[in-house]
Parts: sequence; C-alpha cells; structure tokens
Amino acid sequence: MYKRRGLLIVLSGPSGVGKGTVRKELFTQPDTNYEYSISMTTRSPRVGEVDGVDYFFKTRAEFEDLIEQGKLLEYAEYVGNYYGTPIDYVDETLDAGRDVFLEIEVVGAAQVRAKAPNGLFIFLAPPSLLALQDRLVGRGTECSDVIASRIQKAREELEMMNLYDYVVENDEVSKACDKINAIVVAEHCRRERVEKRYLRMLRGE
Ligand SMILES: Nc1ncnc2c1ncn2[C@@H]1O[C@H](COP(=O)(O)OP(=O)(O)OP(=O)(O)O)[C@@H](O)[C@H]1O
Ligand SMILES: Nc1nc2c(ncn2[C@@H]2O[C@H](COP(=O)(O)O)[C@@H](O)[C@H]2O)c(=O)[nH]1
Repeated sequence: MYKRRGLLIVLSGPSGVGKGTVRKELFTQPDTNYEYSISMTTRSPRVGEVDGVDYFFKTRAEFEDLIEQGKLLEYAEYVGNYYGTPIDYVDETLDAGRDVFLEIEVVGAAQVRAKAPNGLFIFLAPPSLLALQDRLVGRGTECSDVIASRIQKAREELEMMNLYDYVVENDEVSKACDKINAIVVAEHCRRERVEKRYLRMLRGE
C-alpha cells in the first residue's frame, strides 16, 4: 500500500536574518504541522540555550565521529564551528508521514538539495545588508569580530538565493510566516495532485 512521506522543508539564509524567530513563530501557530529537526553543533551554548532544545552541543571529536559514522544528513563548517543535521531523526519523521523543518545555512542546504531534491527550499532574505547587521548587533550574542565574519559570509550567501525554490523577505515576521505557510500549503496541494495522477497510472486508469 502506498504511504505518503512527509515533506522536508529547508529554511536557509544568512545568520541574523531571522530564521529562528520566524521558525519559532510558525511553530506557535495552531494549523501548522511541522516537526523541527534539532541540529548538532560544536559552538558553545549561548546564555539561555539548552542542550537538546536549541542544539545538541558536541565536541569537535564527537562531531567528527558522527561525520565518519554517516550520522549526518548534511554538515558545514561555519565561522569556525561545525553544524549538522542528524539523519535518523529526519528519516524516521518523514517515514512516519510528518513534515520536517530544517533551519540551516546555505552550504548544508545545497547538500540536502543533492540528497533530497524533493524537498522544499526557502531562502529567507533580509531587507538589506544594513538591516542584517543591525539585527546581529541588536541580538547581542556575538562579539564585533564574529559579527564582521558573519556579515562577510552573508555577502556570499545572498548570491546563492537564486538556487532556492522560493525567496521570502523577512521585513516583518508575521508577513514572512504567512508567506511560508502559503508556500507549504501550495506545495502539499501540488504533491497531492501528482500522487493522485501516479496512483491512477498504477491502476491503469
Ligand atoms: N522581521 C524582523 N524585523 C526586525 N528584527 C527581526 C526580524 N526578524 C528577526 N529579528 C531580530 O533579528 C535578530 C536575529 O534573529 P534570529 O536569531 O532569529 O536570526 P537567525 O537567522 O536565526 O540567526 P542565526 O542563523 O545566527 O541563528 C533577533 O534579535 C531577532 O529578534
Ligand atoms: N549546515 C547547517 N547549518 C546550521 C545548522 N544548524 C544551524 N545552522 C546555521 O549555522 C549558522 C550559525 O548558527 P548560530 O546558531 O551559531 O547563530 C546559522 O546560519 C544557522 O542557521 C545545521 O544543522 N546545518
């Protein structure tokens, strides 16, 4: 019997654009139906971050073991730290028919695209580089050197936005959430139509 797999939704974009803010807002909405994949990182926890909630915090040796063992769907080294997505959680959740939401940078997103071209790839863009810098400074979680490195990375990352299925500008969080919800609903409708046609074909109709 045919069982529908969940949809893999990848939200990417530069650090500070608001991916986490938008994702948390999406997850408070009653009609959304995603599971968030918690990433692994070798970065130190920020004040208030909790292991197993915000990230699974790992040493470099532990992370490199996970890479060796093939336990990551994707990973990247970003401004001096590793970040990666545990593959088992994603596979099991998709197999159970649930949608999975990844919030990752662009190098990792490209790896996911290569392995799971059926995913839905959304790039969250800032209104401007200046707004991005203001958001990173305003968040107050990184020192000025790290902010400068992240802004430098952002210049490269913004050049990759045309590789995505959709680009959503995060000018206002609620508007960005509405657009992402609309994209996900439209993608589900498209997939349902394709599946129905495929099932009719299998039945020889
Ligand atoms: N639409 C918006 N307008 C103004 N400020 C915003 C908006 N969205 C997010 N912010 C603020 O920008 C800062 C960065 O947001 P957030 O931490 O969600 O970014 P991020 O893309 O998840 O960053 P990272 O990739 O580093 O985890 C936060 O202080 C957040 O409150
Ligand atoms: N390739 C991956 N990138 C990830 C993952 N989890 C988070 N990230 C991205 O890393 C940067 C920095 O994050 P921060 O928490 O230190 O600000 C940011 O763009 C995140 O989206 C992951 O599993 N894989």
